[in-house]
Amino acid sequence: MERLPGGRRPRLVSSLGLGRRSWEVTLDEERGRLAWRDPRPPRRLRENCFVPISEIIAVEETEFNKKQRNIGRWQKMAKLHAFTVYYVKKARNHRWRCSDVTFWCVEEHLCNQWIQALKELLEMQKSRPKQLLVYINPYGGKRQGKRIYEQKVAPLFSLASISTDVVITEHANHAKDNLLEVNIYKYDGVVCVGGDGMFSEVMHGLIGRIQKDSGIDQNNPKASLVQCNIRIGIIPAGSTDCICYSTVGISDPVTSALHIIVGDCQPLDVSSVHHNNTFLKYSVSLLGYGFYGDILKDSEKKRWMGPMRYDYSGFKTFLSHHYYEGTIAYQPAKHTHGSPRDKESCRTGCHICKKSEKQLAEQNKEHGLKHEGGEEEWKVIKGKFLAINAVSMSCACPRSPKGLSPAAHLADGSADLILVRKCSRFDFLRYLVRHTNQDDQFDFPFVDVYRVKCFQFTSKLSEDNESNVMDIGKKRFGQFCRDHPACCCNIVNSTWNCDGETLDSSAIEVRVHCQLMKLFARGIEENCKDEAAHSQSSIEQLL
Ligand SMILES: Nc1ncnc2c1ncn2[C@@H]1O[C@H](COP(=O)(O)OP(=O)(O)OP(=O)(O)O)[C@@H](O)[C@H]1O
Ligand SMILES: CCCCCCCCCCCCC/C=C/[C@@H](O)[C@H](CO)NC(=O)CCCCC
Ligand SMILES: [Ca+2]
Repeated sequence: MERLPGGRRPRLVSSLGLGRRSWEVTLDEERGRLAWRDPRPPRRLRENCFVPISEIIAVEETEFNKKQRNIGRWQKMAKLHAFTVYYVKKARNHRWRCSDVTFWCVEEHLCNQWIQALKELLEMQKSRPKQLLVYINPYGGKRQGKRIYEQKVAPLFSLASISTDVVITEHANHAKDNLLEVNIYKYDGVVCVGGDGMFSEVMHGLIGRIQKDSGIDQNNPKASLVQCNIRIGIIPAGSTDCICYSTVGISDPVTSALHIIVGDCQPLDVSSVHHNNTFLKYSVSLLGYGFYGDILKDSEKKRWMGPMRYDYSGFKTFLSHHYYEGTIAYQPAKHTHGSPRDKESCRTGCHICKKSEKQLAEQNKEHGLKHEGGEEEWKVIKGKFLAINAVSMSCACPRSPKGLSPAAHLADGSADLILVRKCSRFDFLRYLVRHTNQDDQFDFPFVDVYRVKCFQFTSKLSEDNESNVMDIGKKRFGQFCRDHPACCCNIVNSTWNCDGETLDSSAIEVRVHCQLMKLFARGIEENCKDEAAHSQSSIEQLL
């Protein structure tokens, strides 16, 4: 067997046909890649083409005549044997596609040897799912969930030999309730086809189930929740698809399906929301009071408009320019070194998230399941706010490609608390516009941002109600500021937008649970076009 530079041994090196020519093909186990090069290439194409084994989707024996181009004299001399390698090809803007390359040779046993070696290596990729439970919301976004799954995703799962149990939901909470009953432990992951709301359902079902099975009371706001190791895959088919976009870099069903197939794993922070020792919801993206809560409340009545409802309600809410009085108390996230004003964003293999992962492992070792650090200092802020947003991740989405907090981390155990104080409509518009361009949206005197591990909010209205329950006048909802009838000060409460669902209470207590769950994703990759895909495409042009 031939040796590679440095004396390393490849698993297989053969001269195989690719197109009309003979190529040197190497299965380099040590570097974890399949590489092929033309032994006598033209000068401009000296580089190797390669595919990491971790990004090979499948290997199949190929019926040669059906697939191949005319390969000249070889075809006449002998029966040829061939195999096709399907692999991930990285295109621009984090988009992944399934590409393939077919190698051929005259000896049947050599062809079989290659197929077997590649299949063995794929078998060794232990993080890949074999059995998935899939929930499809047929009514999410533009109502394309079922079609997207059947046409774009199911064929890829079948190519990768993944077996699936598919449930098409018949009503809201179908997936969530189902997850509390089925044998979830026989699956390697749960896939949701839909938007953020559908993801939220599946997440609530899974986290709720794990807590139930572990005897943890979700109503206890201080409980240490048990991590959920069954990964969730998101096939985006919703209206905002913020969670998919923020964890993959694009909302594209094929890209997400490929991340599931290769068995990616991205831990995710989850915030628990309580009111008076009662569990309300979990959140992974946006918890928004004021602007985003009002948009959501208005847009729910316009579901028939599809994704456009958010533009309509967004414009209406912007014009109404309501602000709300309340008190926020928070504990700063001292365990993490990052800041919401950092220039660097959370990317694949993020060192800040890795550090939090280590801290979490140490904490679990030292304290078992007991929660720690309850009695740290609280900071209190009172004021009038147009928006109070707490985000556990950047909340990047097609509407806002860098998100509500561009430097927020997916898995650092913290959330960014953004307070937008009362300001003019013009200033608020300037703030919003900065969500769509490269300018810093926190660089305004009326915007404050803090990295926190927990916070509480009470609206002025509920404070007043609590302090003087006899004052019936103050209890009346829908009432505007009596001191300034023409101003936009609204003494009615806003609503909390929790990942696209409304909450019933305005007074809430929120705590971030570091890396409580995992996704089939790898975070957003640094924006360089993949070397392998690049060389492959230039070779395809030449063939
Ligand atoms: N069969 C169904 N009929 C009605 N509602 C459903 C059904 N299945 C799921 N749902 C509910 O529909 C809600 C919205 O779905 P989804 O999140 O998929 O789309 P969206 O709201 O358009 O997108 P986004 O959440 O990204 O803004 C979810 O909260 C889910 O509970
Ligand atoms: C003049 C141009 C100004 C444009 C400003 C655009 C700012 C867009 C920021 C979008 C942030 C989305 C945060 C994610 C929220 C999701 O959990 C939630 C459920 O899907 N979606 C919405 O609440 C839907 C929220 C829709 C907001 C429009
Ligand atoms: Ca976070």
